[in-house]
This record gives sequence, C-alpha cells and structure tokens, in this order.
Amino acid sequence: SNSSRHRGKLAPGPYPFPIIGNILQLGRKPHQSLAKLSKTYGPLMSLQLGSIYTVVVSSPEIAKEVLQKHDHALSGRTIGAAAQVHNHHNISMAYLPVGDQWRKIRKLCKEQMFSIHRLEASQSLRQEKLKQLCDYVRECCCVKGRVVDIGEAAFITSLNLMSATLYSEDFTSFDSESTTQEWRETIRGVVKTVGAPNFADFFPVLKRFDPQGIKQEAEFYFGKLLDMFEDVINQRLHSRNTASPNPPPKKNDLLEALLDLGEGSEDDFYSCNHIKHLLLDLFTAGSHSTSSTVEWVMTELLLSPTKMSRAKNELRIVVGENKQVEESDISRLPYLQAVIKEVLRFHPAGPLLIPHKSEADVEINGYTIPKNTQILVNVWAMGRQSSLWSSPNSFEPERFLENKVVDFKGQDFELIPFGSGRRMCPGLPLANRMLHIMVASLIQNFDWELEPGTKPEDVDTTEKFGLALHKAVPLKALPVFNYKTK
Ligand code: HEM
Repeated sequence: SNSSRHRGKLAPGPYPFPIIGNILQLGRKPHQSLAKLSKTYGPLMSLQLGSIYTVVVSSPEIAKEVLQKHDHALSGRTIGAAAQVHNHHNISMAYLPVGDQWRKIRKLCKEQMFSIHRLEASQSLRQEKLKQLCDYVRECCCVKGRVVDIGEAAFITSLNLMSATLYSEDFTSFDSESTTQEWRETIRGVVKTVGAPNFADFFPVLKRFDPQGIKQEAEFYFGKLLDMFEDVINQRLHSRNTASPNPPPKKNDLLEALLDLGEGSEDDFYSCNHIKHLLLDLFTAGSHSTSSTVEWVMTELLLSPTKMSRAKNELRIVVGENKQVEESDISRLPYLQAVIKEVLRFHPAGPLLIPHKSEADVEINGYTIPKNTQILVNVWAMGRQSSLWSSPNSFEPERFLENKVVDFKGQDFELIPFGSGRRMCPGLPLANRMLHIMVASLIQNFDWELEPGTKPEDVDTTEKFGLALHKAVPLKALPVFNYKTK
C-alpha cells in the first residue's frame, strides 16, 4: 500500500528505529510529546508508528490544507481492532469512509437531531435534567462538607442530556443503583477500549494475539451497550405498536423520527441494528468529551476567583436572581462564552482530533502524503503556540472578549477543538448548548470552594490522555450555600 511513497519527498521527522519506529517517542501524553517534536521537525512531520506511517499537523495553515483544501482525500479513518468488534466499523458514522452511507447518516443527524428546530423542541427535556443536577448538588450542600466529584456529576448529566435529546428518557441517576451504574460502566468501557493505544494496531503480526486483551474487552462492552440500546428501541416499538384506546402522545425525538422514516421502508438504514450502532457512536463520542470539558472549566474557575465572580456576576445581571438560566440566555452571556472558548483552546477534549487517513496521494507544502497515511492534527499544540496566542499558558478568557471574531465552528484554524471540514464533529450544536448550560447552572446556583484542606497550588492540573483528555486527578469541589440554595 505504500508503493507510492517513492514518488515524492516525505515530510521530515525523527529517525525511526527498526520495527517499532517512533512509538517510544509518543510516551504517555502523545499530544505533548508530539508538540515538542514538531518544534524540531516543523508543522508537517513524519513518524513511523510500527507499521503505520503517520503525519502530524501542528499549524493552522497546514490544518487548513488538510481539513479544508484536501479534505476529500484526507477524511478517511484509520480503524483500530477495538472499533471492528460487532462489525461496528462497517455501520458506524465515526468509522465509515466518506461515501454515500456515511453522508446519509451525517445528513440524518443534522436534520433530525442537531438542527436548531429540533434542539429548540427538546430544550425543556434538557432543562429538566439540569434541575436534577442542581438537586443533587443541593443535597451535597446539606450534608455538611460533602464534596462533589465534578467530572462524575457532569458525566451523568451529559448522559442524561443526551438521552433526553435522543430518546426522551432518563439514562441514569445520581444514585448508585445498579442499573444506572451499569449504563455508566458500559459506556466507560467502550470509550476506554477505543481510546487505549493498542499495540496490535501498530504491529499487524500481533493482531491475532490481542496481546493487551483490548479487542476482547471491546467485544464485551460494545456487545453489552448494543444490547442495552436494543432494549430501548424495542420498548419504543412496543409502545408504538400497542393499540390502546388512549395512545400516549407521540414523542418528539430522534428515535421516533428514525422509526417513522423506517416505517414501510426496506432500507437497512433504519433497522434496529443501524439505530443501535448510531446511538452507541453518539453516546461514546459525546459523553466524556463534554463532561471532561465541564470539569476543566470548573477547575480553571476555581483557580481564578476573580474570573469565577465575573462569570457569576454576568449571570446575575443578565438572567437575574430568581430565574433559572436557560439555553436561550446563552447568546447574552459573552463572558461565559469566552470562558468555554478559552477552555477549548487550553484543554481541548480531542487533542489530536480523531485520526484521519489519506485515501489518495496528496501533496502539501512540497511534501507527499501517500495514500493510507494516518493523519493527526495536534490542536492542543496549536492552542499553546506563542506565535498564535499571547501568554498561551495562562487561562485568559478575556482574550476572546477583545477578539470576538475567533470561534470554534471550523472557520478559524487556530481554534478547531471540534475539527473542521466534512469530518467535523456533528454534535457541536448540542455540545455547545450542554457545555454552557451545565456550567451556568453550576455557578448560578452555588458558590464553590476547593475541597477542604486543598490550596490552589495543590490542585493537580496535569492531563490524562485517552479518547478524551481528562484531568489526571478528578476535581472534588465543595458547593456552599448561597441565597438560592437556602
Ligand atoms: C466538548 C464536546 C465535544 C468535543 C470537543 C468534540 C470533538 C470532536 C472531534 C475533535 C471530532 C473528530 C473530528 C475529526 O475527525 O476531524 C469529533 C467527532 C465526532 N463527534 Fe464530537 N465532540 C464533542 C461532543 C460531541 C457530542 C455531544 C456528540 C453527539 C451527541 C458528538 C458526536 C461526534 C461524532 C459522532 C463524531 C464522529 C463524526 C465522523 O467521524 O463523521 N460529539 N468530535
């Protein structure tokens, strides 16, 4: 497959060792190691990861070439062993190559789920889930000194906001009751197996042996989650088909729309099998990315009390003291928006996007990217370049008040936490609402303090690399009474 490589000059990069290539240079935090290497080898850099030839992009100019100018040829996916279980890669929006089937799923999501019309219609369902979050935190307030694990609370809330949006149901509650715990653990399992570096992906001879057991684990968690979604779908089919004198009102959600479209259609596309793989993709792509972003927002605000009060004041002035913040308020909260943008610059949940693959030879800046190259776009590195940002290593939401035009919707290549071009995150419109409204609810209703006994300088802000970039140490924060919690 690499026979075309001799045709052009390859991008520069560190010298590869035999067989392993540059794998050891990735270390435990690949986004950071790669950022460092690109300072030596430039914004388009070659690496040999075992048998996988990889290029790493670390500047907005090259990112634009890759994600905009050549996005047709460069929007394939490399598919690890974990994503191939239960035939997922042949059905999944996240892994299908750019083609008719993929386009059809993207279009469906855009129209049936993430359109303004649909999101407005499902807003009250999400408002209900935010109330549950606030009730939970209030309960923690009442038990003196009980800290909240912000990442976990945001994870549960993200799952609830998504299940409300996709199929109008509660997903999981804050208690540790076994069924809700099971949903959480299963989603975590899927996310973990897809995000874990698997040696078998880099060394084809190992594929059969599954040396780390990742494929086996993926088989289990994917299977379990697919079964759980199948139950959800069957329950809905059952209630749709039960003739009753007073049928319940029709639901206004993605699941209902898909089943309506599938009615009488022979198209495989609306089969239970396809719907459950779609739900799996949406939940695994959307939950940890959103909750870890919320955790970083709260961490940064707790470490900068003046910025925390500025955000709280804005809510007090714009929304008022006696009204709960709603999604429709977001556009009138410029400081909150700047805070979220700044976190997406500083701690992007997908520091290397999701790996792309070239479907043909492409030439960029005089270098050839041969067919079947894996492409990583290091948005983390771009967010921290001093040539692009002043004081890139400090958390300064104010920079986005001065420069209001830079946005993360895929047009400004220095800030692309959701990617850009045809493979860009389809969930952005929902993610955007969830992020703002979750943070706004947490800071409008509560004052927050660090876990008792913790000083700001003790807060560990190191990152843990996985499918989503997490805080290595969970943020535990103490909600305290304010006028609203009484
Ligand atoms: C803070 C929140 C989020 C961030 C930072 C984020 C970021 C990303 C990134 C970087 C990609 C890969 C783009 C590429 O390959 O070039 C992606 C893909 C994707 N995201 Fe998100 N995302 C978020 C939330 C969501 C939500 C809430 C959903 C769904 C409800 C979602 C669904 C997806 C799917 C299905 C894909 C794969 C699309 C494809 O391959 O065609 N994401 N996201």
